[in-house]
Amino acid sequence: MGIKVTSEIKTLKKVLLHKPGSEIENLTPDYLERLLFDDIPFLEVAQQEHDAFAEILRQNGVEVVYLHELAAEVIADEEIKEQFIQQFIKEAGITSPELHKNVYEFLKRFKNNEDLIRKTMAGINKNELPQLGKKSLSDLAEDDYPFVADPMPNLYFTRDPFATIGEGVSLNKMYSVTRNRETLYADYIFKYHKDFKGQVERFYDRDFEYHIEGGDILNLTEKTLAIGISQRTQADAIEHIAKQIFFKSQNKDIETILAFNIPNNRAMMHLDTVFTQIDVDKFTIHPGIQGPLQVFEITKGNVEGELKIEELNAKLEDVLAKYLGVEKVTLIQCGGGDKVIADREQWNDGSNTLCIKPGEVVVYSRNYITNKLLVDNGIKIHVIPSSELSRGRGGPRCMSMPLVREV
Ligand SMILES: NC(=O)NCCC[C@H](N)C(=O)O
Repeated sequence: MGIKVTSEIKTLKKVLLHKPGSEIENLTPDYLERLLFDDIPFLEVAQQEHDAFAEILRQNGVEVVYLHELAAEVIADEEIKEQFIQQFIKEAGITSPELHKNVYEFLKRFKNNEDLIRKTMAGINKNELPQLGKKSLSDLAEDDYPFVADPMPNLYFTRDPFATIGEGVSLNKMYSVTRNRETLYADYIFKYHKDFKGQVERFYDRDFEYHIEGGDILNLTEKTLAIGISQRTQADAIEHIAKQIFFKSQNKDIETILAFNIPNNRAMMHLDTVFTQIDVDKFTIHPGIQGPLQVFEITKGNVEGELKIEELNAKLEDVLAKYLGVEKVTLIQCGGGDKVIADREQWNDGSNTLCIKPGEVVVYSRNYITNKLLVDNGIKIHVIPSSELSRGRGGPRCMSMPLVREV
């Protein structure tokens, strides 16, 4: 019970996934950019691809749990369900009392809790509700926006709303309005689910000020955490987590947090978009970050409550080798360093692998040049189909949140 992850590569035992559902079919060209998609995946095929991903994990001894199932188990308790529905309506931005009543009654009509959770994820179209008795100004003012509650199409990237750190989590404040409501499910699961309740410390919480996302958080070792300063994660959030871990937490293992300052753009939105660990001494990397990368070492300061922050003027591979306790680290460049191939395969998450044991990773089929390089470097690859899932701009690491790895 509970969770435990102190490494990026040790044998994966239990993982949280979300199979994409109707929320994907609520993507339309007008709202793609705001919903952080570049295209509309074909749901049926995306689901087949996702099933193939889950199956490979199961065949390799990983227990797969699904977000909507855990959330549905939580709301089996009527009081929690009531609280969840009210909070969902509030966070969907529904302010008119008439609309609130309509949505509440609509959601209460679901008899099956998994269907109810799925509906909150999919979004609610205006035409699903009975004719509104329009009373308030916001009801009366017509607009052609189709949703009363927005879809959450990015939910299948379970890596981002929270991150497992040791036996605790960072429950994240997301960068974008569109992803912020995703963290509601993890909030309820960690608060109320029998497998986690009272056992999972929070190093960060969803109502905090600065944004941070799980794709930026890497458990390098039991003692060292790496966090990206990126489009999605603010340096202030990292300082907050560092203070929490060093001075307030029950976690006495983590001694150093390395902060990697990566470029702020969509192609490199998270640290794991450009950089993942695949073996005890090997990483995939997007050549675009290697040169300019600034690395900071954060440790406990001499005064209680203060941090010591130092910029490390060393090469990335040397910093990693030092903290991993290995002689040398090999960085395998996405696309083999060729600019066109690197940029293309990077765009489709060629560096975003999920390590299931040292030297064994899950990768997307479409990044065949990077995949071959991995094999040439002695890595065992499990290849999953990737035509549709990749349209959301995330790969196997983004689509998974490890809950337990071997220690
Ligand atoms: N860790 C990751 O890189 N996650 C991928 C998130 C993709 C999603 N469309 C987003 O823009 O947030």
